[in-house]
Amino acid sequence: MYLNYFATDIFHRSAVCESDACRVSKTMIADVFKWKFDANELWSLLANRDEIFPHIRGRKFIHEHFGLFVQMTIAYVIVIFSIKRCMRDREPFKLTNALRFWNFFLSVFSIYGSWAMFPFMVEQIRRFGLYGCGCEALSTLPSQAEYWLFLTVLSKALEFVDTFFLVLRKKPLIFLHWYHHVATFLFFCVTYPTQSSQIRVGAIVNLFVHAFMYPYYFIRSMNIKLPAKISMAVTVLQLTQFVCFIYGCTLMYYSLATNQYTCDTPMFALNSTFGLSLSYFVLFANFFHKSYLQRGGKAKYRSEKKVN
Ligand SMILES: CC(C)(COP(=O)(O)OP(=O)(O)OC[C@H]1O[C@@H](n2cnc3c(N)ncnc32)[C@H](O)[C@@H]1OP(=O)(O)O)[C@@H](O)C(=O)NCCC(=O)NCCSC(=O)CC(=O)O
Repeated sequence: MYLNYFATDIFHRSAVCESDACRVSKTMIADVFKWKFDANELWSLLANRDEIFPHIRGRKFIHEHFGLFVQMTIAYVIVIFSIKRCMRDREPFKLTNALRFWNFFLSVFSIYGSWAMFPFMVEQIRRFGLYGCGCEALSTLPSQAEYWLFLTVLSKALEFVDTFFLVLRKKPLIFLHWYHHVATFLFFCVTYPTQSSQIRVGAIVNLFVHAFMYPYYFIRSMNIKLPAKISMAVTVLQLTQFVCFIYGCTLMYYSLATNQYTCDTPMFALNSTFGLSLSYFVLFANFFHKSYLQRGGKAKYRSEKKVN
């Protein structure tokens, strides 16, 4: 089993804690009070002028900036709720073109990223099978895919901008939205440095789902009415992704219970993938029920049904 330096480091930075969870928590808390941002390293990684993407450096960057990422997340939550409060007695901003540009940018990013990753995913599935691909693909991904993986992790911070549009335009800010943004970003910051196959597959699948979701939002921000079936299809795609993650984790728990666990995924990453996917599944299933089923579905989807 391959567990790289960063995962090992996470576990061994404390001499007092007995359990993995305790060690991880201690490390997290200590890093939050430090200020560290190596802009040169980030720029050098993003520009990636080398033929081979130095993915170990990428993982080291994410690992060593964990404190900064937590600070960013705390700031995000404080700022969005402060803006929401400030906007109570004000007119909403329109931000029409900015929102269109933003959704267009994320659509291109997700579609191009999925396109770039697709051949590597197919190759990995062909070589290792579905289970092996998400569990014990010991070879590293080709350089281009590793680069996209790094960008995907960073893009989870960029997605915070979605919420600024929501609160400035005085659109409803549902728990699912900001919880998902916070949890996904922190999850990838903690698990990406471990270089586990499962996390890799998760990031690629999520990028693929976003290749549908952001074009959907882009079309909506162009004021184009879409049939309710399209919204429903995007939600079903999101739900399917969570079902796949839960199923994958269940298989891994089974192999663990039967002493056949050969996965390169550390336990804390497996447990967080399972817990997070389960929580997303419950929240999205509830969203699906309330938006499309309960009392004939929400008015916005019902009226679109009539239009189309
Ligand atoms: C069909 C969905 C994709 C979207 O459902 P919604 O109810 O948000 O859809 P909607 O058509 O009513 O759009 C809501 C309003 O927000 C505007 N809007 C535009 N761009 C947006 C953006 N990037 N993020 C959030 N909202 C945005 C829309 O134009 C619309 O404004 P107006 O009212 O003016 O028309 C759904 O499956 C879903 O994800 N719902 C959860 C809400 C959410 O925040 N999802 C994104 C993060 S979750 C995620 O990313 C999951 C994953 O990782 O797979």
